[in-house]
Amino acid sequence: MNRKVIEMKGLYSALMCSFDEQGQVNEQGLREIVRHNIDVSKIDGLYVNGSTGENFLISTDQKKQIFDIVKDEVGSDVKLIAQIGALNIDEAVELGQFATELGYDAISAVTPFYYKFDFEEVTDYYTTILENVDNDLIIYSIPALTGVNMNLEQFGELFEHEKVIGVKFTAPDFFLLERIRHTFPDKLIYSGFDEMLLSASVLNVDGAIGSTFNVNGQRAKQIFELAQSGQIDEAREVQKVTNDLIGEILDNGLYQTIKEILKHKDVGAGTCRKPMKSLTEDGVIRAKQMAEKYL
Ligand SMILES: CC(=O)N[C@@H]([C@@H](O)[C@H](O)[C@H](O)CO)[C@@H](O)CC(=O)C(=O)O
Repeated sequence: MNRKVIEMKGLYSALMCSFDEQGQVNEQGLREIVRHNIDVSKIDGLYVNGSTGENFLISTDQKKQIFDIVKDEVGSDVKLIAQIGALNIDEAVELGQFATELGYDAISAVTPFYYKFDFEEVTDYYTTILENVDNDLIIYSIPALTGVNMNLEQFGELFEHEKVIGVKFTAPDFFLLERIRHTFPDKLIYSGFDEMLLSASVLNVDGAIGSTFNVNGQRAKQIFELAQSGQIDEAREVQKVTNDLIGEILDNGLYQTIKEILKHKDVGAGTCRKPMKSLTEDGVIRAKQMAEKYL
């Protein structure tokens, strides 16, 4: 097995970013979120500029600024994956080169979305990135948000490229997940839905990437490790508490509530970028209650 694949296993927070009221990156706040993830959530790595980082709402310069600040804060404390996928292929390549020069351990790219691209076009997108960026790549598959559903054979075609080392699999399709695991034992598979972490861990994924790990990383790690050592009853208990928390977070507003919980922990998580709305006063109170009850 590729050395990189072995080194990159583990739990990654899909990193939140702190923005001020004007929508600018709040550098101090971002550094605090990074430190909280490493020092308190105890995660193994960070997935930077993914959905949770509000990547699709910010400019190319802001994406670079975030890659820069995060690498500077992390050094080599944990692994770093740079999500560089974009509808503008030139931007994807530019960001991939930028993050690679900064020393990111791997890049990841969401499947191209909005226009209904066929698989030939999806393949061409990844090939262009791979030909122009000197780094390993993790496919980011999230069909519910992109509309791109790939089957086992199509994953296999993408995996044929040596630099495609794995996939971030964010779908509730456990049949396909099991088939991918079984067929490609040497590729990295990260589970993407935090509420399904135990089920994915039982299928022997190599790790997970999640938004709620920014605040609930220790429990996520417990679930993953308990499942790996076959302690399923114990893991189920931790997943139950985790899902109580995730259910409340989803009801209240996903990213806004995670930020509010972080703020309750004295982390300068800031606000979300427009058009995401802010929490109501009631929502803020509920987030505080979650922090006190669960964390
Ligand atoms: C759409 C989304 O936010 N998905 C999350 C999950 O962690 C998700 O928030 C969580 O399971 C709650 O449903 C991750 O898969 C996303 C992620 O890793 C990313 O930020 O790119």
